[in-house]
Amino acid sequence: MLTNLEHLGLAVQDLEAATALYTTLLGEPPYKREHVASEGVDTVFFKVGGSKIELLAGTTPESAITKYLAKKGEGIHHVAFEVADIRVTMARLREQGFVLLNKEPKRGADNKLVCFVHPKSAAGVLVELCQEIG
Ligand SMILES: CC[C@@H](C(=O)O)C(=O)SCCNC(=O)CCNC(=O)[C@H](O)C(C)(C)COP(=O)(O)OP(=O)(O)OC[C@H]1O[C@@H](n2cnc3c(N)ncnc32)[C@H](O)[C@@H]1OP(=O)(O)O
Ligand SMILES: [Co+2]
Repeated sequence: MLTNLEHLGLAVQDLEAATALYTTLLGEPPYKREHVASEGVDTVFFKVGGSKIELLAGTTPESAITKYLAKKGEGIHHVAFEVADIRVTMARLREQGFVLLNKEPKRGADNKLVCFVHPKSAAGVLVELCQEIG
């Protein structure tokens, strides 16, 4: 089951400028910054109630964020849902016809195991599943 809107991922060109902007907008500074080498991204996280905003800037030409920014520009890149058991959820979604972009869960940011669902099988939205690493 998907239990919570874990975060919205926003693709940004200039991470420092976007961090300053969102600090002003949300009225609170970020609680975390993290480089995720496997995704070629730098991230900045803000808490918003029970959910989060994840700012993402690409750090390599191959990064999904770098490619997205080049094609579509800044904006909402993905919607992430918390799940209790990512492997069970992946098996259920696969069986129901969703196209998963990862065979196995992989390490994401902020102490999570993650898996992505292709936007073409989710009404044009890139969906991320997240399970807290215990
Ligand atoms: C920091 C870790 C982690 C976390 O813990 O939170 C993250 O959030 S990492 C975030 C970055 N990583 C990823 O996004 C990994 C998953 N993404 C991918 O594997 C790829 O980006 C993709 C979704 C498979 C697309 O790659 P590709 O097929 O090479 O790109 P195209 O540009 O050719 O796109 C094909 C098609 O899909 C549409 N598209 C692409 N990205 C998105 C998107 N974010 N939202 C909605 N639609 C998207 C794109 O427009 C193309 O459509 P058509 O032009 O109609 O064919
Ligand atoms: Co994310």
